[in-house]
Amino acid sequence: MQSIPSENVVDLLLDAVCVVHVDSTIEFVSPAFERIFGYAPEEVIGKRMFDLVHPEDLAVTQSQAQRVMDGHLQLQFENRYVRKDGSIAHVRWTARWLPDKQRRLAVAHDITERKFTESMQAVIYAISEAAHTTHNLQALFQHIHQIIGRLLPATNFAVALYDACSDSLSFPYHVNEPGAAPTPPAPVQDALCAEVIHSGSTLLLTPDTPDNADPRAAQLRRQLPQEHAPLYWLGVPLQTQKGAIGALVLQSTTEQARYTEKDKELLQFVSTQVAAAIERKQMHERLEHMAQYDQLTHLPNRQLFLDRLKTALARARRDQSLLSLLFLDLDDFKQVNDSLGHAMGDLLLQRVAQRLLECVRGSDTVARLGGDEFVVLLEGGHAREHAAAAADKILAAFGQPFDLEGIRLSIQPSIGVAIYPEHGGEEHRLLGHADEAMYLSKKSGGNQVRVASPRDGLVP
Ligand SMILES: Nc1nc2c(ncn2[C@@H]2O[C@H](COP(=O)(O)OP(=O)(O)OP(=O)(O)O)[C@@H](O)[C@H]2O)c(=O)[nH]1
Repeated sequence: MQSIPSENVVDLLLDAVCVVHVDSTIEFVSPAFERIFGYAPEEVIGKRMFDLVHPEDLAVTQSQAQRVMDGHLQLQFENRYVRKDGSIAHVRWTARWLPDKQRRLAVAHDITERKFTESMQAVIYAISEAAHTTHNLQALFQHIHQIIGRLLPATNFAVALYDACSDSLSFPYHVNEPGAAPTPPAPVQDALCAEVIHSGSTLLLTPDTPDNADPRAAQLRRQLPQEHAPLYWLGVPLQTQKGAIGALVLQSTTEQARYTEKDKELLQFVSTQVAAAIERKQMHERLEHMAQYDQLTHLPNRQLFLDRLKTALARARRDQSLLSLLFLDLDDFKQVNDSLGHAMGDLLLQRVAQRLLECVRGSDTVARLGGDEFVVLLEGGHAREHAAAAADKILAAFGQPFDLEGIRLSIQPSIGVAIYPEHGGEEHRLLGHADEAMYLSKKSGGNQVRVASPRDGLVP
């Protein structure tokens, strides 16, 4: 068989063959070098190979080159290079020393794609893990910001969420680089986000986006002061099965942090996982809320109230302070349902909740135990006087009729009061005494307050 000239074989290889002098000068590279490093062979012959190495990998590369020159066969070494276009190439090297020629013979295998896939898998995994480990949506947004910051410049980063029920947009997470030039004014930002969410397509605006190519670019530029004209704005929709639930927004006013088509693709890829994580966390928060709050009035429910009462009792015990409990039941509420219908009854319960909240301080707890039963927890102070004042205020407030969509309706409460430590030191016992006192109020004609009798109490 006729022998084939070796250069023909070398020319066909996807891997690049390199011959490097002991001082790192490149003496020969095969044609594949250009595909991997971006430089044609004639552009690098005579240059130093080390000058192409990513600065962070230079020291380790130099020590590996020394090992090869010490006679070790190198089969596994991986490092990074800065391509001619500024992008990063990941390379795995096989190299040996040619002692008689005093040259390093090395073969470069391009592993950039593999590295990219690995880093994307790590990002996807990190996002999905964050969805499980973070305690709330805010913490999840922070994690997502950090993770995306490892892929792209993300010093100006925002999460926009769209609420389809109210057709409204909010920015629950928004971080701006300290001292950064102002980002687009709120109306422009809103309009751009709304565009991304409603169209379901990514929008990348750069200083090179011609105004006539995208009217949104023109709009953005018109609204910005001249010195901030070279603005990069990248918005990616957060797509779920039920449509776009929001958008991720990155922006930059500097050329150092500019966004390209590749960044756009990267963010698009990650955004599906981000959307799933946010959706999962939203669902979790909704379920948690449903388990703790009354769906009609949005007040804490019995379970959450008992938890709060338990904590408040522990605090009162520790601080040797007092607390009081008001148990409130509406008088003849059933008649409202019977005469005006259940929906009006619901509306009245909502208005009652609102009025109770208006009667107490922000630090007090108002809860709905169920039906037409409410409780108010007042902490500290002179419990007896405090409770009496709050109860009087509530009775006075209920002296005004409620407006139910044009129908004016009067309803009064019966109120029972129990005080810690006078009437018990345990939550169910205290609640029981307040309930009994309320029952006595009701039996005496309603629309009044009764404090539990001192003999009901136990030494806490
Ligand atoms: N509209 C509405 N009604 C409810 C809800 N939960 C319970 N109810 C009704 O509230 C009423 C409460 O009954 P009671 O407290 O025993 O009756 P009342 O008419 O207030 O009588 P007194 O408490 O003796 O003054 C019942 O008719 C329940 O059906 C609710 O979520 N919405």
